[in-house]
Parts: sequence; C-alpha cells; structure tokens
Amino acid sequence: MSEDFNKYPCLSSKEVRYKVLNHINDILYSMGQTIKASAMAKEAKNVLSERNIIVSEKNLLLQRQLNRDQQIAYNTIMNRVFSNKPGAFFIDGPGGTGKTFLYRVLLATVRHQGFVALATTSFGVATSLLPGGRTAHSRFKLPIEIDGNFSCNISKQSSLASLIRDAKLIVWDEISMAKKEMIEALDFLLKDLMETNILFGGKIIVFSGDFRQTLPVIRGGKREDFVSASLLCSNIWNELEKLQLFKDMRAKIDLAFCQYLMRIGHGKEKINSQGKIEIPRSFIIPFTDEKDSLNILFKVVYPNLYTSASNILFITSHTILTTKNDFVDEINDMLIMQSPSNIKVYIVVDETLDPKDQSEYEDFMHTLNPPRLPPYKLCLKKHCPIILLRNLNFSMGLCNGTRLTCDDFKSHIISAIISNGDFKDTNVFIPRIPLLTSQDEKIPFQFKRTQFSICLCYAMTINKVKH
Ligand SMILES: Nc1ncnc2c1ncn2[C@@H]1O[C@H](COP(=O)(O)OP(=O)(O)OP(=O)(O)O)[C@@H](O)[C@H]1O
Repeated sequence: MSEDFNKYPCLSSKEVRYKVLNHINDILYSMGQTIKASAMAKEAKNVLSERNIIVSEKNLLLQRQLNRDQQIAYNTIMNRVFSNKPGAFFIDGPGGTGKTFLYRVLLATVRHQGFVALATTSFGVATSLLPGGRTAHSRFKLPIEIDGNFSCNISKQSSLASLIRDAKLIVWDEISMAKKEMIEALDFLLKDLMETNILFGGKIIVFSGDFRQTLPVIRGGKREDFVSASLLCSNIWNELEKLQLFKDMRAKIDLAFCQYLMRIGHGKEKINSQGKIEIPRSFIIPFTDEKDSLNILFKVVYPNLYTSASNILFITSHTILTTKNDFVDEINDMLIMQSPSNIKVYIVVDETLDPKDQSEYEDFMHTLNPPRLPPYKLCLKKHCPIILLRNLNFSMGLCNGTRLTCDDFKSHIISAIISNGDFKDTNVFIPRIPLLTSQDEKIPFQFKRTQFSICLCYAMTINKVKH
C-alpha cells in the first residue's frame, strides 16, 4: 500500500506513513475487528471531536429562515432542551418539508451554547447532510445483525457512555428505514445509562422520517413485512410527541411533480381498473424491445455520454433509478462501455473463512454478487461515477452511499473525488480491503472478498439514492 501512495509526488514520506496507518485503521474498523488499544484511542478521539464540533455561521443563520411549522417545532424542542425536561419527538413531514434543514438548526443552536448534540441517521450517506453526523449503528454501537441480541455494545464506564449521558439533544434522521428493534435497543441503552425507566432515559430525542417513502429492507419481504418491521409497529410509536411539517420547500423546483408525489403518498392519486396508479405518459419511454428502449433511456438521461464522460458536473447530476440490484449492474455494465477512456479492471480475491473449503467453493464464490459487496469484476474508467458500499471514514465523508468520481488507479488504492455532501470536491484515496459477506445472505457459507468497497453508479436502486 505504501508503494502505491509513494507514486504520488505531492505526498511526503511522513504523509505516506500517516495515510497507510489511517487506511489500516479503517480496514480493521470496516471488518468489525479491533486492536483493543487502537480501538480505545480511536473512541477517545471520536468523543473528543464530537465535543468540539465547530458550528458554522452559515448553519446558525439558517434559524432566521425557518418557516412557520419549522419554527413551532424548533420552539417546542428547544423549550424542552433548556428546561431539562424529557422529550421524545417525531417530526412528521413528507419529503421536502425541511426535516433535515430543521435538524441543522437544532444542532447548531445546542452546540453553539457549548452543549453536546448527537446527530445520527439510519444510512451512511445521510450523515454527510448533518454536521458531525454518524450512522445510529456506529454512534450507539447497535447490533448490525438481528439475531435475538438487541443490546448495544457500550460499556457504562466508557468515554462514549459519558458522551451520550452528557448529550442535551439526540437526533435520528430517516427513522422510517430503521428496524423497530434498533430503536427499542436505543431506548434500552439510554434507560440503562441514565438509570431510569423514562422513555429514552429522559433524553431529548428527535426522530424524523417519512413512512410514505422508504421502509426497512426485509429481504424477500412483502409490504406488510416492511410495515411491521418499522417504528410504526413498535409500542414506542404511540409514546412519541408528534410535530408536523406541511410546507413542501422543494416544490419551488417542480411544483407539479411534487404535487403528484404527494397525491400518491396520501393515497389520493386516481387508480385504474386494476387498482394501479397510472404513470403520466410524459414520464414514460415506450417499450419496443429491451435493447432499443434502454438505449433511448440512456440517451435521455446521459445524452452524448461519449463526449460528456469527463464532465464531472454532468456525470454526477444524472442517475438512472431502478428497483433491483440486478438491473443496476446490467445498466452500469452497459454505460461504462460507452465512456471513451481506457478501462481499468480489478478482479476480486475471494476466500472462504475456513481454508479447507477454498478449493471446493472458489469458482462458485466468483459467480456470487451479494448486495453489500463489490462485483467479481470491477470495470472502471477515469471520471466514472462510483458509490461507496461501506463506511470507511466518517470524518472524511467516506460513508456507505457517498458518491465519487474516479480520478486515478493504482493496484491497491484508487484516487477519487467526492461528489456530494459537505465533503464535495475533496480528493480521497480508497483502499482495497477484505470485506465479509453478511450472515443474513442466503449463501450457505461466509466468505471474504478483497476489493475496493465501491460499485459503479450510473444507475442505482431507489433505496440507495434516497440521499
Ligand atoms: N426554511 C427553509 N428555507 C429555505 N430552504 C429550506 C427551508 N427548509 C428546507 N429548505 C430546503 O428545501 C429542501 C428540502 O429540505 P430537506 O432536505 O430538509 O427536506 P426533508 O424533509 O429532510 O426531505 P426528505 O424527506 O426527502 O429527506 C432543501 O434544499 C432545503 O435546503
């Protein structure tokens, strides 16, 4: 890895050493492993940086822009924060009504007064929209796999526990995508840390999300499974104080489309004789055959890809949304070939956890394409759009879902430029790391795939693009 970094003339040997150590640290973290001392040092560093988040003037000034509903919600929450009374809130508002905007103002106000405010979200990339944001999984050490063990992995004596105890405000954005067991685990943790039976340990906690948009993902599940896995079906739901946001702040951009989405969300859009909503003709590319229709779609979304492939603004402001990972892969494979640059191919190294199984499963592993792992053959070109599949480093904006464009390729690192969130335009290095398959895959054994934790994102699933 150091040889790769050495090829960058701008880096001194000290910087190379720092970058290599940093990447090793991230690799250990992404594998869920810890060297105790390094983990404790990392935690202490995280806690310290959380206590010292600098509030930008821009975020402080946003308070003046709050609309009427946002202002009412803001006043209600702030009154509770500064009167030291408990409060567990849910901000209910359809997409675009400014829930995240309100969070930014709440966080800025509390932090500006010198208090701790913890910002969390259900998905990695959403963290880049909230200053100091982390995934709830990472902040509260929530269990990733739901196997009957719902307790958070935080010792009561740790610096993290003391940070959580001190927090004046906790926010959790995109709660509609979290499984209810996770929220119940947080309730249990906070009651335990605060040594009380009051909901969420008496902390001021603010959830928000939109259940009309995306619900928790249950593999192979149906609508009722998604609903019953969500917060709506937890006993906690009825105990939350609801605050409503009504005004669509995004509607300025495309009012008719926003109204159409709102009618669907409220179940008011008219349905046809088969009980289905009809999509307006102007949104549809007529189907002739798969190849021709896809080509028309590509021309509509990425016109002149051959000549515009190096136009980063163009590449990162377009995407094709689809419902399934399989379609995503198919479309991405076609579009990367339309870009004119030289292709760089990275083949994975797959290893079974038990070395005895390696020879038996080697070929089979290469055919598998589990959702949170990169493909067997990763084909990239300069300026192509990619998306991170794992959280690598929150403090550098490298989270699951961060979008980037490729800049340069070496054998063990890729140089790339972040294209969304607070770290937009930052140049970063992505390491090639071992990634474990999740235990809930429908694969009879677990294996380790060594590759860059990225995939192409000319096309993405709707869940992935939520932010
Ligand atoms: N009071 C406001 N003044 C100006 N712009 C605002 C205000 N509130 C929200 N916005 C803008 O409106 C857009 C939508 O806001 P935001 O992303 O906070 O909505 P949201 O409810 O979190 O949406 P979603 O549910 O889709 O995540 C953003 O561009 C945001 O900056």
